[in-house]
Amino acid sequence: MQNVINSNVKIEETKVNMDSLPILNLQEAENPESAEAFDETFRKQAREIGFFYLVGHDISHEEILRLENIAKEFFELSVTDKNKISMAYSRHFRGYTGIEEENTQKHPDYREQIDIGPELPADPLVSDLDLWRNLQGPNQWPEALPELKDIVLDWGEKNRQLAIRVLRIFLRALYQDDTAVDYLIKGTPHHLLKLIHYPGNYENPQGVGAHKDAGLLTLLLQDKVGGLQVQSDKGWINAPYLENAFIVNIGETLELLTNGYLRANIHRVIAPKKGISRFSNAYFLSPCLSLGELIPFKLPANLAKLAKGPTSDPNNPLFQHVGKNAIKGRLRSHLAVTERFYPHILSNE
Ligand SMILES: O=C(O)CCC(=O)C(=O)O
Ligand SMILES: [Fe+2]
Repeated sequence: MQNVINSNVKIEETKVNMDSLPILNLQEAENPESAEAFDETFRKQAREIGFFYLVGHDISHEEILRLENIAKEFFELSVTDKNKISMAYSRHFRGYTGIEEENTQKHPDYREQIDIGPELPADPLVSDLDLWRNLQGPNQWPEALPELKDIVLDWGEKNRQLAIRVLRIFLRALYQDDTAVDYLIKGTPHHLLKLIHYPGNYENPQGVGAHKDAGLLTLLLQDKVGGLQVQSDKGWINAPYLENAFIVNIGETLELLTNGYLRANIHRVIAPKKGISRFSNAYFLSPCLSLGELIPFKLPANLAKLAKGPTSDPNNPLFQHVGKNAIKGRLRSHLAVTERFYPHILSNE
């Protein structure tokens, strides 16, 4: 779910700036009395940084703990148990990816993760011309931790509702009505939930390399360890833990739909020091795969003149086609799946 940016960034050489991310309060956003002022501030911050803390949501601390605890239990399973649901067995790009098995900036990420999407049967209409249909399909669940399935599917659904609520606000601030949101999400849902563990490491400080998220928007929940950094004009900003706050960031698809008015920003994670583990989970909201080619929104003239155009990596340009774009990122990041199920794609490159 990510696109690689600027393959030359070296973690130790970059400046770290101590400024912090702006805070979005959902209660303020949804209160008609404060909505206009909220939208005005949002428009500015969305173009400057595109990353926020999100507070005032209705996901309880207990629900967060339940998810975090089961995620930890999953990562504590034996390597053999985790590898039984290796993503390498799934043409749908679902399941477990071990440490250093995924690359960002052509460099291995020092993290392990499980990828989960909507629990749906494989799309029978798949063909060589529309391989992206394979992104729909069943998840892989660990036999050794049967409780994981219900907790994670419930968490995914709650995150989806919250992400759609946030999307409505973002688009309202751009003078779009609710039909703009409905256009993106009506139909079979498409999203990805990643439970992530960053084990401590000195030799490879790249938890995940610098990248932009590819979807509409991402909701992220992290523990207290820290390590997430966001790029700004002044250098890297640390995005430490804030109690009960999600982090929300704009993805490249939303940048494309708004002709760059909304900014999809570059971020990365520095792996913790040896002996410390960091846990996070990320929910990536994407448009329905069946949407076909994206039609950019019409912005009012005063906003349109501030839109800078999308800034995606020229070596890895975004497709207008939702499905083709979504599978392109997966084929690049998860080579074990590509080699096993899509070898002709490798030989065509
Ligand atoms: O773990 C984190 O804090 C961020 C993860 C991330 O950026 C990603 O998986 O796209
Ligand atoms: Fe990301």
